[in-house]
Amino acid sequence: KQRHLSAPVCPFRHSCHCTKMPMVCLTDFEEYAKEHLPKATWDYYAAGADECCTRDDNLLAYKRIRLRPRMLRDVSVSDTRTTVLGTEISFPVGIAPTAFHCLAWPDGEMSTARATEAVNTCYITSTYSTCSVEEIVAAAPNGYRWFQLYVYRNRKVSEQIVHRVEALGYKALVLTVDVPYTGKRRNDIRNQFRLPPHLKVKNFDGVFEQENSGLEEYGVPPNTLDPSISWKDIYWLQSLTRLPIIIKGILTKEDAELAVEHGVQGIIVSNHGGRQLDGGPATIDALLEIVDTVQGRIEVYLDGGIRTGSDVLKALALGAKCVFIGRPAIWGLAYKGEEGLREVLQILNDEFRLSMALAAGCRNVSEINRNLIQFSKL
Ligand SMILES: Cc1cc2nc3c(=O)[nH]c(=O)nc-3n(C[C@H](O)[C@H](O)[C@H](O)COP(=O)(O)O)c2cc1C
Ligand SMILES: CCCCCCC(=O)C(=O)O
Repeated sequence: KQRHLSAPVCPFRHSCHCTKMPMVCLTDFEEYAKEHLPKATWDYYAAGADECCTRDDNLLAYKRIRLRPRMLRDVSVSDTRTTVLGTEISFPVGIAPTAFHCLAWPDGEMSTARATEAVNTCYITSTYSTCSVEEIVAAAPNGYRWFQLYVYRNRKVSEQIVHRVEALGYKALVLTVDVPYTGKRRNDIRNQFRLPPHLKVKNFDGVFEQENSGLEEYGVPPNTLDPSISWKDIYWLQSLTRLPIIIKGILTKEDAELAVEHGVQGIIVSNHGGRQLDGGPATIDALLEIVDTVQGRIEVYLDGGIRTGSDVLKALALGAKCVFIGRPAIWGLAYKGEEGLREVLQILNDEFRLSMALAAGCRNVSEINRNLIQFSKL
């Protein structure tokens, strides 16, 4: 095969045979990442729980939705800007929290931070980052960031990280509620997935050393997360911080109502990219009942399966204020670090702008609404 002139530098120094340049859509980045990442790393990023039904349905569900395009609405000028928690971002797509970016690109989360700062969108930093929150903020001091939090059996560990990120200027806490235990990811078990010795969960360097012994799972000792976490812990978290709290992992109207009643500022409709419960709904299928229950009292966001600009449009039409991408951001990093992620976001922005104009006749994000969806086909 002939190597294309614009082929990127392979971070793993493979002799690449990348004939599919330029990158045209997000799945081009997926193919690149699959070809270039070590198998156990690829398997970890791609994993879904058990038979991966929910992971796959996150994508398939978008293909079942049809749009009702409107015409003759002067789309010569379009504006993709929106706000989240009152802050303006360049388009309604942010970065979902995903672990271990240094497995994809040498300076990992620092590249993610630079790319999102450059594009002016929201980066939700994972607790399980391979750069520390201090390194991430130093890499992109003006970036707009939220911090994703897990609750540990040792509550002091959670308390300390909350205070650290608040002092560093993170603008919200995203409490992930769908991991009382880690889902069963078959290939991770087969591969005995472990972080390589040169990488760590940098935010907790040394923290768990005396806590626990046993074979490390996803970078920390086993059984560190607190499976007894419940709704009353929202009040505990509120007592620790002045930051807005967003609950990530809501999939039903009942839990959406409880979230509102507990005074949080937002919900992310998420099934963890299908990596936790297999058999739960695709997130886009769960969105409507949640939006109808919340009735605008707090912001509702969504992640899972967003791969094209028209997926973004469909999620917004069904009531999401903003969506977040998980795996596609990692594929961008694996391709070319900061530049690769910027390319992923640019492609998604271009596609979203085009969908707004072609399918929706929308000139700005506030014109996107439910009338665009063909409900008879759902
Ligand atoms: C490799 C990987 C690591 C993840 N790590 C975290 C994490 O540390 N915290 C978290 O709340 N969610 C985590 N998630 C879930 C994502 O935040 C998000 O819900 C999911 O990736 C969205 O689906 P998508 O990958 O189809 O965009 C992870 C997902 C993947 C694929
Ligand atoms: C002990 C929980 C580890 C989770 C690792 C990061 C994550 O959320 C994932 O889906 O992977």
